[in-house]
Amino acid sequence: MNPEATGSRTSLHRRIRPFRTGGMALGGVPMATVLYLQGAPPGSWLFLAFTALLWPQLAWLLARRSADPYRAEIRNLLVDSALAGAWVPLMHFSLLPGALLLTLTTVDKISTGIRGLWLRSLPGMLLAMAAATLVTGGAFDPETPMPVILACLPVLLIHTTSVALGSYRLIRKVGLQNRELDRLHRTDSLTGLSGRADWERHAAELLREQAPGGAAACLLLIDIDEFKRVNDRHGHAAGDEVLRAIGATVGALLRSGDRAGRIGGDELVVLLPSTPEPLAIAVAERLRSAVEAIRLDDYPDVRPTVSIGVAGCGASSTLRDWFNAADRALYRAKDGGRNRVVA
Ligand SMILES: Nc1nc2c(ncn2[C@@H]2O[C@H](COP(=O)(O)OP(=O)(O)OP(=O)(O)O)[C@@H](O)[C@H]2O)c(=O)[nH]1
Repeated sequence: MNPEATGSRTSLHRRIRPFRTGGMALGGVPMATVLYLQGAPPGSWLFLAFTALLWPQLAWLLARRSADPYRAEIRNLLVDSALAGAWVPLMHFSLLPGALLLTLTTVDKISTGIRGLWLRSLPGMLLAMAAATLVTGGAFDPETPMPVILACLPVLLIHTTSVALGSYRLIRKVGLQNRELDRLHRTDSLTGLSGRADWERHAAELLREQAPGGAAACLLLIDIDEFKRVNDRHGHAAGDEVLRAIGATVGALLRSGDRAGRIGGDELVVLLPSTPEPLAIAVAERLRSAVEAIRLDDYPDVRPTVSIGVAGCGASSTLRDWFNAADRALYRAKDGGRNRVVA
C-alpha cells in the first residue's frame, strides 16, 4: 500500500489498521511454530500474544486518541519494526522466519510512501534485536524445520499479493488522474471545446501535413456579436451561459474529424480538414443560423448571433498567415453588419 500517496495524512492509521491486524496475526503463526518446537517458556508465549493480537489493537487506540494521529501512527510503524527485530533472537535466529519478518516489516515501511521511514526504523529494530539477544543469552539455531517453512508460506503469499494489489491500484489511480489532468489541460472548461494551446498544436500539425494538390483545410473564425452588451445588460453569468450554449451548438454540428476550440474571450475557431471553401462556407452558414436559433431558458431576451470569417489554408505558409486571413474575413463580416459569414 501507499498510504501517503493514496489519501490524506489524517487517515494513515485507519488505512494501516487492517494490514497491521492481519499481518501480525499471520506472522504469529511461524513464530508460534518456532516457539512450540523450541519448547519456549511462558514469557515468550505472552510476548507472542502481545505482538500478534494485542499490539495491533493498542496501536490503533494510541493513534486514534492522539492529538496528531499521523505522528502517532509513524511511531506505531517504528514499534512494528522494533517488535520484528526482537523476534529474530527470540526465535533463536531461525533463518526463514527471521529473514521474512525483517524483510516484510521493512517493505511495509517503504510502501507507506513516507520518505526515509524504512531507514528511520533500522536503529530501533537493531536495538530491539540486541536487547532480545541479551535476554535469550544469544541462543542460536538458524536451521528452519519443515513445519516452520510451511507456517511461513501463508504470510509470504498473502503479504506479497496484497502489496502487489496495492501497487496495481495505485498505478491505475495515478494513470486515471494523469489522463484527467491531461484532458483538463487540453479542454476549455466553459465550452468543453479544445483550449487555445491544444487547438493551435492541432492546427499547426494540419497545416504541416497538408498534401500538395489535395483539398485544402479551412478555418472558421467565429466571434460572438456584441457580447459585451450581453454581459453588461444581463450579467456575466448570462454571458457564460451564451458561451456554453454556442460551444455546445458548434460541437454538435461538426463532423468527427473537425476540431473546434475557444481561443479567447468570445472567439471560437473551427478547423475543417480537406474541405473546399464553398463547403466550408456552407458549414459556417449552418453554424451561424444554428446560433441564431439559440434560446436560453433563464435569459429569454438574449438572442445571440455570431460573425464568421472563413479562410482556406492554400495561400498560407504559417498558422499566423492562415489565422490573419480568417481574421480579415471576420473583420469584414463585422463591418458588414454582423451575423454573417464572409470568406
Ligand atoms: N461572460 C463572459 N464574458 C467574457 C468571457 N471572456 C471574455 N468576455 C467578455 O467578452 C466581451 C468581448 O467584447 P468585445 O471584444 O468588446 O466585443 P463584442 O462586444 O462582442 O463586440 P463585437 O465583437 O464587435 O461584436 C468583453 O466584454 C469580455 O469581458 C467569459 O469567459 N465569460
